[in-house]
Amino acid sequence: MAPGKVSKICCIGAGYVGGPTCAVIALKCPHITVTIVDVNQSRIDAWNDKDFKLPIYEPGLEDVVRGCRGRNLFFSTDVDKGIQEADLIFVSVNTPTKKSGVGAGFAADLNYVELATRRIAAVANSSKIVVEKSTVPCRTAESMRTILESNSKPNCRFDILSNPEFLAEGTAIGDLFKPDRVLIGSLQTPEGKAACDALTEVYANWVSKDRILTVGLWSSELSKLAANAMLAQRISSVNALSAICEATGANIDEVAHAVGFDSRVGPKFLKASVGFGGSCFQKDILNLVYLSESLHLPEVAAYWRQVVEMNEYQKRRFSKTVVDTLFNTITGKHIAVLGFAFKADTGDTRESASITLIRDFLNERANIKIYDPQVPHEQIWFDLAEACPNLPLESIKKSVTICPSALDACNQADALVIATEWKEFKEIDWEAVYTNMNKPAFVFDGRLILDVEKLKKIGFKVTVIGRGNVM
Ligand SMILES: NC(=O)c1ccc[n+]([C@@H]2O[C@H](COP(=O)([O-])OP(=O)(O)OC[C@H]3O[C@@H](n4cnc5c(N)ncnc54)[C@H](O)[C@@H]3O)[C@@H](O)[C@H]2O)c1
Ligand SMILES: O=c1ccn([C@@H]2O[C@H](COP(=O)(O)OP(=O)(O)O[C@H]3O[C@H](CO)[C@@H](O)[C@H](O)[C@H]3O)[C@@H](O)[C@H]2O)c(=O)[nH]1
Repeated sequence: MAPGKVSKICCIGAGYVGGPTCAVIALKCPHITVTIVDVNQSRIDAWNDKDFKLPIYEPGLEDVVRGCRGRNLFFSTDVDKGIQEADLIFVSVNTPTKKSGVGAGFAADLNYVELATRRIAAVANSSKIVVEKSTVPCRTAESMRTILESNSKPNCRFDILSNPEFLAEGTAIGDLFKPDRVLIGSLQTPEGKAACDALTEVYANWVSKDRILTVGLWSSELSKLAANAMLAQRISSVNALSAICEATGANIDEVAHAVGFDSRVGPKFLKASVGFGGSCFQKDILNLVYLSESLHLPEVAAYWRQVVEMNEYQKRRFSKTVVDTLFNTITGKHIAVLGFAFKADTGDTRESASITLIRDFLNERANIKIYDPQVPHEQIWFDLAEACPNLPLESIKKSVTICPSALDACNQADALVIATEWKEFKEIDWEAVYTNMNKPAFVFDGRLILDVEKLKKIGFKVTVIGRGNVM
């Protein structure tokens, strides 16, 4: 294959990254055939659903898929065929934190990356550019190259690139249409650079070249972990300050605004919250901690570990505030939890702070009513069963009700907790909520989205993260 002439792309992994990323490539590059493959039959069926009930909720995604599915975008479980036909392959499989064995609780589980790589080596019968899209520890590309070179057929040559993804869920399509940057790492050999040029030309169909950064392989891999660690660090910093605000009467929104006005700091990603969630931040920081420890850099490991510990503290602190405020007991009381997703505009619940809060409330033997506009009910039961191994699902179901609306969830509740910043929670009919709640009616804003003065006038007792004594 001549550099710059990618005509067939295969993406292994049809998840939150592989699906949207490669759908956008197909939309923006009608001359390239893109096939997204996965071993998960039901996921592929959903991507192919005739009514476009896609397996993930992401604003704008349906329009993208409608624009090119069946034209130059295909979804399939035939992984081998996808590999064989492609000249460029994205590996976009999951890399969760290891649950057992060496590095358990910290290191990334690279089993899926390795299996996908071995499959490429086993079935490829022509040369390929293999692109690491998954977030992986530094130097994973080297392991992939060793596997590929040790198992490939004589006429096959593999060039490995690192091309980490920076999209955020909920804004994925906008992020992909107009990325801050596209990062491509390659070996600095003529072949490595040619492969890098070929991938650059794919993105250059819609991304200006000054936003396509080309670096060495190891820098690219590390930059992904570094970017997430630094973003999460900002949230933990602001959350640590929120505790000081509560103790002093300062207001975290005002402090963050003042600090963020400094152009060296900038205003984004300084929103205090009940704690960051999502499949990436915690996993990638723990991965960085593990890497630091493996490199005998304990001080560096401890520094990054504290970002995650602060996040755990923030979640614990919030649960405790709820219990303390409800006269030190929530046993038998009804708590409405609004929001189960880890952030607004997604149905993803991975590491959602809401799960931790509900677990804590269940351990206090409260009754919980949950409302989320996107998360499927089966997902909620699955997450709660996993979070509460001490409680049989039947007993969880006795204490938890999943409600069809925010108003339903708040009916007869003693307290209401905002756990996800869904826009509709700002627009609730608060008078109606107040009328139907038990009194005193407590509101806990874990996302700093509510109009506190308005709620106080109605009669609510309001507690907001990072604001001392607002009741
Ligand atoms: N979710 C995000 O917002 C995000 C953003 C940037 C980077 N990432 C990274 O991207 C990677 C993928 O994340 P995700 O959220 O899309 O994961 P996901 O779990 O949603 O999707 C991964 C998919 O890969 C499939 N898969 C696993 N092994 C396979 C194999 N051998 N052959 C075929 N299919 C296989 C799984 O069935 C699954 O559908 C991770 O490394 C993650 O850290 C995620
Ligand atoms: O000021 C803020 C910003 C975010 N959050 C929370 O932080 C978490 C993560 O949010 P966000 O980063 O917007 O979503 P993700 O989809 O997890 O995206 C992150 O993780 C992805 C996976 O690696 C990266 O690609 C993205 O660049 C990176 O933003 C969520 O719980 C948010 O509610 C806050 O509490 N305060």
